[in-house]
Amino acid sequence: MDKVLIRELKIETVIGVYEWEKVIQQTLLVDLDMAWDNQKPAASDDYQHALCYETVSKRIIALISERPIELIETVAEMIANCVMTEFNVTWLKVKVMKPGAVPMAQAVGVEIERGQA
Ligand SMILES: Nc1nc2c(c(=O)[nH]1)N=C([C@H](O)[C@@H](O)CO)CN2
Repeated sequence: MDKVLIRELKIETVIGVYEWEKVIQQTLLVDLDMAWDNQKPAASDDYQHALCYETVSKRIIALISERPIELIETVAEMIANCVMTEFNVTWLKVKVMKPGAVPMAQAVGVEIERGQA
């Protein structure tokens, strides 16, 4: 299966369940694997046929920064819904990491897969 990938997309946003987290910005790192037929854009060398990782990245940052969110599970689900409906992606894997949330761990996070390949 062909994919378009985004790695360690950095999002600064209000995220967390505790009161002290609702008044600060924290960093999330997002990895995204999106099923996409890359043969068509490659054969034509035509951007119109490509899934633009830059457009997707900017949309995700705008979406997740627009309001406070408590759970990183919610972030993952919002990204999946947005990318599948707005960019016609039929399968994706989303990983959301929250570095620094648990001092003893480098990062903690969640991963979801949605759709059919
Ligand atoms: N499964 C989850 N567990 C926890 C989350 C979360 O979003 N998903 N969030 C927190 C707190 O916000 C934490 O990050 C503060 O350090 C705790 N557990």
